[in-house]
Amino acid sequence: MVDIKTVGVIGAGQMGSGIAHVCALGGYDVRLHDVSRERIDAGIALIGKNLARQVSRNIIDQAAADAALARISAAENVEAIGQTDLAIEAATENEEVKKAIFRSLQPHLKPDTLLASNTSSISITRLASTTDRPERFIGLHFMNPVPLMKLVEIIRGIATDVPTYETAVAFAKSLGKITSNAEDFPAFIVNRVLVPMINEAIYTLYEGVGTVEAIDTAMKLGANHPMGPLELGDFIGLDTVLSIMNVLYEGLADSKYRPCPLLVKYVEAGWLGKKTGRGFYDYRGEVPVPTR
Ligand SMILES: CC(=O)CC(=O)SCCNC(=O)CCNC(=O)[C@H](O)C(C)(C)COP(=O)(O)OP(=O)(O)OC[C@H]1O[C@@H](n2cnc3c(N)ncnc32)[C@H](O)[C@@H]1OP(=O)(O)O
Ligand SMILES: NC(=O)C1=CN([C@@H]2O[C@H](COP(=O)(O)OP(=O)(O)OC[C@H]3O[C@@H](n4cnc5c(N)ncnc54)[C@H](OP(=O)(O)O)[C@@H]3O)[C@@H](O)[C@H]2O)C=CC1
Repeated sequence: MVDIKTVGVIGAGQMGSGIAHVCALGGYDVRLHDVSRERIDAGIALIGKNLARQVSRNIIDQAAADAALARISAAENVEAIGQTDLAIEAATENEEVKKAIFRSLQPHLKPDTLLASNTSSISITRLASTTDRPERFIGLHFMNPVPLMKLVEIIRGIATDVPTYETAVAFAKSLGKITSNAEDFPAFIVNRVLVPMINEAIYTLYEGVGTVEAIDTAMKLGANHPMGPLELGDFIGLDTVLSIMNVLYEGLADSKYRPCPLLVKYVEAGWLGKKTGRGFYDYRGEVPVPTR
């Protein structure tokens, strides 16, 4: 096992911010990196907002929220991430972006730093092969929203060694999470099952079987889902949903994973969901309004 005291998070979007949030609450010193200082500051502001939500719900007290925020520092350069004990990549779901991040990190890594990716679907084995330490590389797949979702999916690459696996499981448990193991195949378990369902809901809209509201209402009341599949797609990010479908389609070579043309159209329009203000719903007003 490796002793983790400092955690680096690369990507300060909804997931990177959430991971930094729970690591800081778990007592770890966190260094948060993104492409610009304004992105990092936006991520830290989001963490502050979500900590305040938890204080208002008496999930944590103000002192814990303040202490957690104080443990998070902005790492404008990737060098600071290299000096951490565990570096978690949570950037855009694009294999070339992720590989470029690990290549940029390489020269600054301590000899025993562990590397992890929060990727939704991309091969851990392939990402690990771009580093000098595939045996100390693992998939740590948090779920959205990170402060609330109990699961962390653990994905071992073909070379991941036992100490790295055991350290990753212990680390996730130290954050109050429950782990499940998935083999390193496209989209692992959660997204292999969940995202094709979201894609199918988009096909249902595309083919005119139901409206946006009918589809989400049907699944919330008919299957007891907390969010309808279209609302969930907006919550995840339609760019991420499309990336995952493409990983499944190309990785498993089965036409049943072809992305719905309507999903492609929304992503091409930049209508990515909540994070851009508009997806299958328009979030810019008082209440979300269907965009189709
Ligand atoms: C894509 C991948 O790679 C893998 C994935 O993550 S797949 C996606 C997995 N996630 C899901 O399926 C989420 C499904 N949705 C849900 O479980 C719920 O709708 C939810 C937990 C997101 C919100 O639960 P809810 O009770 O309906 O919402 P709500 O009452 O607004 O929130 C309850 C509390 O949770 C917290 N919360 C809600 N949304 C949050 C968020 N996005 N971030 C942080 N905290 C949040 C807040 O404390 C909130 O209290 P307030 O809003 O009053 O401050
Ligand atoms: N969304 C979800 O529900 C879940 C997503 N994931 C995975 O987590 C990862 C992040 O997803 P999510 O947070 O939703 O994505 P977001 O788009 O919200 O955030 C991604 C962040 O990474 C930044 N980024 C892009 N390139 C770099 C780089 N080279 N160095 C540093 N930062 C960079 C982006 O900046 P910019 O916008 O300027 O490009 C953006 O701020 C993805 O791999 C995704 O599949 C896992 C579980 C759930």
